[in-house]
Amino acid sequence: MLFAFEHISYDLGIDPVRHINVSGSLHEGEVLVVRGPSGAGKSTLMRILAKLQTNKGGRVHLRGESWDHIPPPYWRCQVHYLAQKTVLFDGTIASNLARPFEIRIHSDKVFKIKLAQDLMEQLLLPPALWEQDAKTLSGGEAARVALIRAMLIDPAILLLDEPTAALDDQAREVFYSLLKKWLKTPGRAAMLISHNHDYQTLDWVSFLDIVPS
Ligand SMILES: Nc1ncnc2c1ncn2[C@@H]1O[C@H](COP(=O)(O)OP(=O)(O)OP(=O)(O)O)[C@@H](O)[C@H]1O
Repeated sequence: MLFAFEHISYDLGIDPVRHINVSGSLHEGEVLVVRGPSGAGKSTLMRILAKLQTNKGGRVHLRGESWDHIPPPYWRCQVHYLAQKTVLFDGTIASNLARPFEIRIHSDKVFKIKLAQDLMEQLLLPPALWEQDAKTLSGGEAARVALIRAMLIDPAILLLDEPTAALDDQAREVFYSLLKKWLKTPGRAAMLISHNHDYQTLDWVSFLDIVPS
């Protein structure tokens, strides 16, 4: 088992409070689709699993190692949350993609320009975007740049929160084909939230339904 979470518990809302207690696991190459109605707590679960938000209880293991022993910034290098709302920094696309490698926790990694440009091509982003200001990107372009930035960091687990919401049909198709390819490298898996149910082309999908108690 690559990634496992047991009895992750958290509360949603104020009155009434909804309690969530959820468990799941991921093998290498698997995509766990998190389902539930709007407001069910799907994004909250992903943010908890990425150590971006606290929870009331539960255990998480990556390759058998408990998250208790790993400081959040290091954990997030391995378990990376790609937010529903794309966040890019001021500056060009190139500088956005290079930025994570300027911080200390990624000092053991190298920014691979050729790989970044290959990924842009695979996601149908024109080479001219490289020097374009991130502020000027469309929603769909920005979402694809954020995915490339996440892939360059090379996490074990990608937590994808509605990654195709801003993409047209063709961009969705290339997104899933890139994700499929990414999952073929050993030691990788993903969780996915998608209201479009557009993940049929993936090889190995299982489901996790969030049900409040
Ligand atoms: N920071 C916050 N403060 C207060 N309430 C919050 C906060 N974050 C989330 N919530 C609430 O928690 C609930 C779950 O939110 P969450 O974003 O996890 O749902 P979701 O299942 O991902 O929904 P959607 O499918 O609409 O994106 C919602 O009712 C939301 O309003």
